[in-house]
Amino acid sequence: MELQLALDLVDIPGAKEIVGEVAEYIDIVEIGTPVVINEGLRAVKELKEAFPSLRVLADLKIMDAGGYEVMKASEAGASIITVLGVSDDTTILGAVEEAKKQNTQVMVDMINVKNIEERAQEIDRMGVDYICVHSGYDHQAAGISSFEDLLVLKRVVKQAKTAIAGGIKLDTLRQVIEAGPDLVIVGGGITGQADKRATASEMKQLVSRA
Ligand SMILES: O=C([C@H](O)CO)[C@H](O)[C@H](O)COP(=O)(O)O
Repeated sequence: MELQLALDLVDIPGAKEIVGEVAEYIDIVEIGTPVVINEGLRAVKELKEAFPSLRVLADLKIMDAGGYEVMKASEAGASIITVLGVSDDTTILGAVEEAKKQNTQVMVDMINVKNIEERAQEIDRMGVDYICVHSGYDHQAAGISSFEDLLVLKRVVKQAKTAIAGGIKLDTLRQVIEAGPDLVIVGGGITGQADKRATASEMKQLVSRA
């Protein structure tokens, strides 16, 4: 099991500062959607240059033009690019095709997918690398968690790796780990802590044992 740090509410210098503190405890650094909106794919490029041994995920949440957007993020240095599970099959298939050419990977974000079981099976057959259940900020504010959706993914997904994101903190991490995702994505659960390094270290120990 691996740990991904999601950076959402920072600029590029702020992102570098946080990754500098926790780099040894994370496997993947995510350039979150708000960062891409504010800073563009330059944020992906600069983080990859600053931390070449880390995989960088570009959280583009692609909804259309999958091939083109995967190409641009891959050229910027992303190893993994997100596409939305609610998008058209052609968008996901285009993203997968381009990622193969670029030697990068596609993560499908199931945020707001209503029929998780059926859609996860369809997407799993499209050759994506990761399928991620996600309780986004708006769902978190409404008290909605994606834990039950993870159990569904674990039951029906046969090819792709499984991931979970959204509001995971140290006190909920053990329950998440027990469900057995391949990847755990944590943003505020690390970036919002006074001691980010200690929190990331403790989280890394827990996911590494699983
Ligand atoms: O993808 C995310 C969200 O939609 C904002 O872009 C976050 O990176 C994801 O939810 C993880 O962050 P936390 O919820 O703070 O753990």
